Amino acid sequence: MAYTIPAVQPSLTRQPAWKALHEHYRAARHWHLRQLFAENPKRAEQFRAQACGLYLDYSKNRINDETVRLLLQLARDCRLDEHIEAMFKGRKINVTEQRAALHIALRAPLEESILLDGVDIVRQVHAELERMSRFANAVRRKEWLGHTGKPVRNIINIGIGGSDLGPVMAFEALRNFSQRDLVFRFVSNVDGTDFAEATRGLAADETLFIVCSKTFKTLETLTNANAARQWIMAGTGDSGVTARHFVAVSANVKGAIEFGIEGSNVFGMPEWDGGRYSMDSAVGLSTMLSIGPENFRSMLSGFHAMDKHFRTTPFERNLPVLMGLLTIWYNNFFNAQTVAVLPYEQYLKRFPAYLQQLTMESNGKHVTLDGASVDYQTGPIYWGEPGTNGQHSFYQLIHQGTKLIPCDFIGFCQTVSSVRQHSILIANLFAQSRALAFGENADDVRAQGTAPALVPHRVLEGNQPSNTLLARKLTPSTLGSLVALYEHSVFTQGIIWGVDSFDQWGVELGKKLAGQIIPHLEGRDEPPREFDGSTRALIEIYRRLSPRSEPVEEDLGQDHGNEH
Ligand SMILES: O=P(O)(O)OC[C@H]1O[C@](O)(CO)[C@@H](O)[C@@H]1O
Repeated sequence: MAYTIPAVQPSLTRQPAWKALHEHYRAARHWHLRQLFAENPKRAEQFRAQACGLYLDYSKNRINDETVRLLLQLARDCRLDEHIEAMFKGRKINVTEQRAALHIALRAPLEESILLDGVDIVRQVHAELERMSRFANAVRRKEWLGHTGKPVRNIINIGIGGSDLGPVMAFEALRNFSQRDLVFRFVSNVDGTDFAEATRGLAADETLFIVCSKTFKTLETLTNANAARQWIMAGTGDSGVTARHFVAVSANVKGAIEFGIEGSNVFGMPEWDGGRYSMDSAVGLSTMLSIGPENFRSMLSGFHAMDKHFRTTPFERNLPVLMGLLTIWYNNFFNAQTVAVLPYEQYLKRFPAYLQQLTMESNGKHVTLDGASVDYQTGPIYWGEPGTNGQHSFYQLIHQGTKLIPCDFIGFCQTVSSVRQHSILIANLFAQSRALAFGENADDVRAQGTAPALVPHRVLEGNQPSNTLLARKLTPSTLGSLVALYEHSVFTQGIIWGVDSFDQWGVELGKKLAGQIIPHLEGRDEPPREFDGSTRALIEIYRRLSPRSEPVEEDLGQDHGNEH
């Protein structure tokens, strides 16, 4: 059944709540967090919410009751509730590809049923989870043997985008739950050095590749999978060994089999799940191999708990809705261009990179669902680094630069590490959100005996907004809830902007053009006239300096250094 978009009339910027927010912003832009806290001692209790073991403190935002009221009104006017139901019911909300976006089914418990075209997909999901578990247990118990009879010890996931970032992020985040006698590596870039470094020092007959690609057509992944096949064959001296050393994760089972992977070694990925929403599908096979089926299921239960919260909790207490609306507030009214994600947890070091695809591939859109150009800003730039590392790098710009940068701080009350210095880490988190909010004015600086000429340099204006997310401990279940929180925050934002958060047409042109250029880098024909002058010149220089060509005298004058 074709999906009818719940009509939002009039368009976004002409809606009463939007206009009221504009009006409200004219006053709000002059507020200072110092003043907001001074005026309302109950602020911290008022602007907080809690769900699925995550505590959200959003009191250090440039908001008051009225801001929240208007933002919630905007969400209602945009019929967010109907859109949420449409997603959960499997309606084809990815309108440009006529697909459902049913990642929530990947973590639904077996007793629930979600029908898609008359088929209960929850059963299918659990059947695939069972297959994954059997395979993961065999590898983890050393029962899965390579072709020389040795157990597999090294697991290399080959994939890119959603087929890489989720697996890497989850592996890093849950390292402490990892089976330590297995080695995990990840290859994504088509740059051959990525493959070379991932395989360095590993024995081919103890290595298993997971070729992870929803489409099984992605150039980078297929190129690396071919390199893997050659590497395995060269390392084992046998051409018939792929069966023991390759498995695939794909929605294109035929493509994986044609590549040479046995059908029984292909784990299915549903068409209705987008790459950036897939770390909890078979794409998470490397995660399951690392942390084991039980922990993987616990991660799924964390996702599911947040799904339920998102679907059933009134918007005023709904974490993803609140976080999504706050992003709209800064992005569209304060004209903030970015959001910094700052995990005070080393194991979350790849979380900002993971979020970049989730948020920016989803909401980096310039037209609404019906194809009309937007007349407002859509998805902000997400970026970040873990904890105190960022403090000694880019925080200076957030403290004293000229840009408004809303921050999401993420911290845990208990460490998973055996090294006991956690309170120092968390004190830094609390200190930073405090310094960013309240700063230090000229009087404070002078009172510290600062020389007058230095006073302006030492003033921190403060008023940089932030959310703080606190949880007890980084466990598989907490990770699931945290990821689902951001997924649904992205959804909320996409609904307000009226964009399709589940397609990604923008990445196609680059792929097509790369396909046109490759033969010209490898061949000797003149680059075609249709190519622009800059590209033609770059191709010529590349050919001149690449190892395929004759040595040339002048070579851009670089120092070759010592290569090992
Ligand atoms: O899993 P696949 O099909 O190889 O695609 C990888 C990635 O490529 C993209 O389609 C973007 O090109 C992402 O959305 C996706 O996660």
